[in-house]
Amino acid sequence: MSLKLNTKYLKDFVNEDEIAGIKAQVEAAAQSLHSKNGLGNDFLGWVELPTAYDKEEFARIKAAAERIKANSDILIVIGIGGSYLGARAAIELLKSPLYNNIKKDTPDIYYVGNSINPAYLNEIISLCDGKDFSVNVISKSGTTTEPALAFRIFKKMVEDKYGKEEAKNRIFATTDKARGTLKNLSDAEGYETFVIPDDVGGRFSVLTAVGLLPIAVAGCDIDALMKGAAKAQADFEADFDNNDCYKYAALRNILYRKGKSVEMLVSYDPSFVMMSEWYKQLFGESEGKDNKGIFPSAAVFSTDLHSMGQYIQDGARILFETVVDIKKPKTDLFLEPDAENLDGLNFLTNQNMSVVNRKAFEGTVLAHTEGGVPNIILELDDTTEENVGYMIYFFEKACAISGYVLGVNPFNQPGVESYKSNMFALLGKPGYEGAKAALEAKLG
Ligand SMILES: O=P(O)(O)OC[C@H]1O[C@](O)(CO)[C@@H](O)[C@@H]1O
Repeated sequence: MSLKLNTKYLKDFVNEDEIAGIKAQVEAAAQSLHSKNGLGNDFLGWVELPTAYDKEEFARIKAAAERIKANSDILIVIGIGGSYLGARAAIELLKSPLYNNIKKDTPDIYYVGNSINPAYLNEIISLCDGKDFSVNVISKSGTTTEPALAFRIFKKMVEDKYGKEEAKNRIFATTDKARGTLKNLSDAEGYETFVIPDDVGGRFSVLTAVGLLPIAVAGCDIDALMKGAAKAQADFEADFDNNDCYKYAALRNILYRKGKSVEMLVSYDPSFVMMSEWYKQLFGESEGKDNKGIFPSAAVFSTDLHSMGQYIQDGARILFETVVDIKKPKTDLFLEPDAENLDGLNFLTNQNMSVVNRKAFEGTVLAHTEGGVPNIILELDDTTEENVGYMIYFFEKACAISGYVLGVNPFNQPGVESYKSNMFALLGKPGYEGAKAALEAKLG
């Protein structure tokens, strides 16, 4: 089980002196993180989570997942940002991006409360017609508008179909242990609740009940996921020279200081798309502040080479790529030769399709680096639960260290409030009356 940093393709972009130069800053960041005296130090619960999680709650999560699997065709996961991306990312990477369509003995899973689009919600509502379903509503604050609105609708659907009493067996709330509207409502209604610890922020919460309950419902082995994360927790305490996580954080900052302000997380596997969405929130919300921060973006190759490839190869030189090189696909496909060879593709045959995908990777990394795009490679053996847990922890810790080296508080998100207060004022939420007229005047 491992994730290894390969710096072979960085030679033309980063030299040894630069790494030696930033090393002390990374070590200071790690020291702050571990001695809990840095910015945002009341949000460090995720650091020891893989070994210090609540075992009693973990058992309840597994038991709840079994009940949902037994009595539901569909699980509705209600949450936004860190309250749904991690679960969806893990499920799609561990199972399939087509999870709902593949043959399986676990419930379909639909994600709502991650937008305010009525058509999307209507479609999910109609997919529940005639099906047995349960709901997992997830919100740390318990007050976020998008999931709260969706929950109002699905709570009523469960109650209308099953009655108030049975609703207690079908609605699961993951939220703060004591505070917030969702916690109060859940206690009043008698729902089973799971806790997002005070010191774990949303984007660092995938290894709490936030991610674990939906992941377990999808039939993934959450013990193995935590085992992988625990191994990463131990491995990435090593000193800088033996720590790929710290080196990755260092390299990102070196490249950023040289004008590479956009990181593109690349994979060659469509099941990685939602993991990239999770990565975008993790790094974007952690580092993008005080007018600073690497802009996190993502692509799946070779797919996006046919849309974004031109820009990457030849556009503004602001990019670096971080390629998650998954060595072993879940399954392979042997390409048979064809006697007539009318399509001229016999040169690709007599081998597994993964070999063709690897040549695409090799050709691309050479082309892009020659085009002036630094490539960091993260080698992951496969997408088993252990390796995915390991990778999740790798990115979480790299993000925290990278943010400290950048000189920001990686654990707050003050900038997210601006759109919310404008929206609330425009909608006439009590308490926001003052701003409404001024905003409407600006809109014209
Ligand atoms: O779990 P909550 O409190 O509903 O928040 C959901 C998401 O919204 C944010 O708070 C931003 O508004 C994210 O940080 C968070 O992951």
